[in-house]
Amino acid sequence: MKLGRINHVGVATPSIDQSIAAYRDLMGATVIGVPFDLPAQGVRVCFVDTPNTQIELIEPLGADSPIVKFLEKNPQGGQHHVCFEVPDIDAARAWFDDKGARILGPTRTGAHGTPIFFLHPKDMGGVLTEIMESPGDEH
Ligand SMILES: CC[C@@H](C(=O)O)C(=O)SCCNC(=O)CCNC(=O)[C@H](O)C(C)(C)COP(=O)(O)OP(=O)(O)OC[C@H]1O[C@@H](n2cnc3c(N)ncnc32)[C@H](O)[C@@H]1OP(=O)(O)O
Ligand SMILES: [Co+2]
Repeated sequence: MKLGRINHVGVATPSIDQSIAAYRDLMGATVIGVPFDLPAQGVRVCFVDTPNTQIELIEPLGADSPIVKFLEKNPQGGQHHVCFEVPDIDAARAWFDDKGARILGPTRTGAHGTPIFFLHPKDMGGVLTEIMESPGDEH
């Protein structure tokens, strides 16, 4: 498997609007997307661009959201996951499977429109890790 660049850092928040204000007014971010709902993933999302990566703000969408428990433990929100790009999602999945890493659920379509899956934080030193096929044809 070829590990690629960090695509984004996922940050869970109880209020995407408040987080947008903080990234804009405190951090000086100038390129901030428009929030949108991703019902299939149970989150509302907004991307904040930085020169070398993105912050992915995620707010729970519904009681079944996968970030509800995280926010119960971290009511202010916090760093939730790190996402690495790979050239070929199926090859990456086979690689992690072969290594015995716990893959959380099926491969699905992520916020960038490419396939993603997650690795259990307990198999990655406590970091919930998202693996995402690179946008564009980089196979
Ligand atoms: C925007 C769409 C998409 C994209 O395109 O980028 C996304 O990023 S969606 C992001 C949200 N989706 C997900 O997180 C899906 C994968 N997550 C899961 O399957 C679960 O959330 C989980 C990671 C298995 C956690 O399960 P959960 O039921 O929520 O909590 P538990 O209390 O059972 O957690 C077990 C264990 O793991 C620790 N934990 C939980 N979340 C994290 C985290 N984000 N980072 C590090 N550690 C985490 C939790 O503390 C528990 O540990 P112990 O207390 O020691 O047992
Ligand atoms: Co993500």
